[in-house]
Amino acid sequence: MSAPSDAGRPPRVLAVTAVAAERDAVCAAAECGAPAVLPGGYELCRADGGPVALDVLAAGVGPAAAAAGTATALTAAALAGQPYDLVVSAGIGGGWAPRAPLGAVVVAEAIVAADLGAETPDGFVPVTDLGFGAVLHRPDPALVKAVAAAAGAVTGTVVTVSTVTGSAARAAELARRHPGVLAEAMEGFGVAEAAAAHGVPVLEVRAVSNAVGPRDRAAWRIGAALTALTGAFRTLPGALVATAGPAPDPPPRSTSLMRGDPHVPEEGP
Ligand SMILES: O=C(O)c1cccc(C(=O)CC[C@H]2O[C@@H](n3cnc4c(=O)[nH]cnc43)[C@H](O)[C@@H]2O)c1
Repeated sequence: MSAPSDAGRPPRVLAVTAVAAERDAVCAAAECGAPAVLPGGYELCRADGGPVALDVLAAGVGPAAAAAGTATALTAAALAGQPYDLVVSAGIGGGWAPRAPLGAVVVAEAIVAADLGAETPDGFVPVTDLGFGAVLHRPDPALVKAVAAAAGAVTGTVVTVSTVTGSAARAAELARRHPGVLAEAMEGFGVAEAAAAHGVPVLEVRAVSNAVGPRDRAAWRIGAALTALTGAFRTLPGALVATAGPAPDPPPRSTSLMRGDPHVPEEGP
């Protein structure tokens, strides 16, 4: 994340969660005031008293709801002349043990749409191999490193799925297709697509509530994961302020490496 172009003001950060419990866990790290209501009825919790001005939105479960909510908040901010400097997809997620055990915090090096494509007799084909769309966003590595170091988090690929993995076979298949995958959730890619459309940098921060694999809801440790999420967001402002550099020229909208570029390398360490 570069320094805001109107120097002197705190960076504006939008955190997007799926559900209210995740939003409240993020807000617990800051001092959120009364929510603002955006077009569409989205409620935006605001904490603008610290070194970072943090807005938090619970946009709903899944990549489509996440993209719709994120795009609404980004558009409203731009129209108000107060654009965001960073968007963070935040929440709980499934983790691949042993690298991402219960309670661990994961910061995404790669945000990958793992089930956006076509099933063929030869297996799954990503939508980019069909000649359109995007399946990968890579957050700024320096920012990932700084935020992860501050939070005591591990870094690696986080996949976005529309169907929660519920079997060992599916978990193994995703790990085969995405070497180095650490976590699975349902919103990161939708948030990243909206952020990219607005030319705003993106991060994904997940606290592990359950192991990816055979469905066992009783084994989910949601409370511990939400506490870990709060802890990660307590350290976020310091990491962001330390990494903010001079504002670059705004990127042209059409130069995203991700959009339909067949030469985008596979994600992975
Ligand atoms: O029941 C509750 O109290 C509760 C509190 C906070 C969050 C939840 C959710 O169910 C959040 C759903 C959200 O979590 C992500 N998630 C978590 N584990 C996985 C997974 O193994 N695979 C995919 N997604 C996962 C996901 O992003 C959902 O939107 C409940």
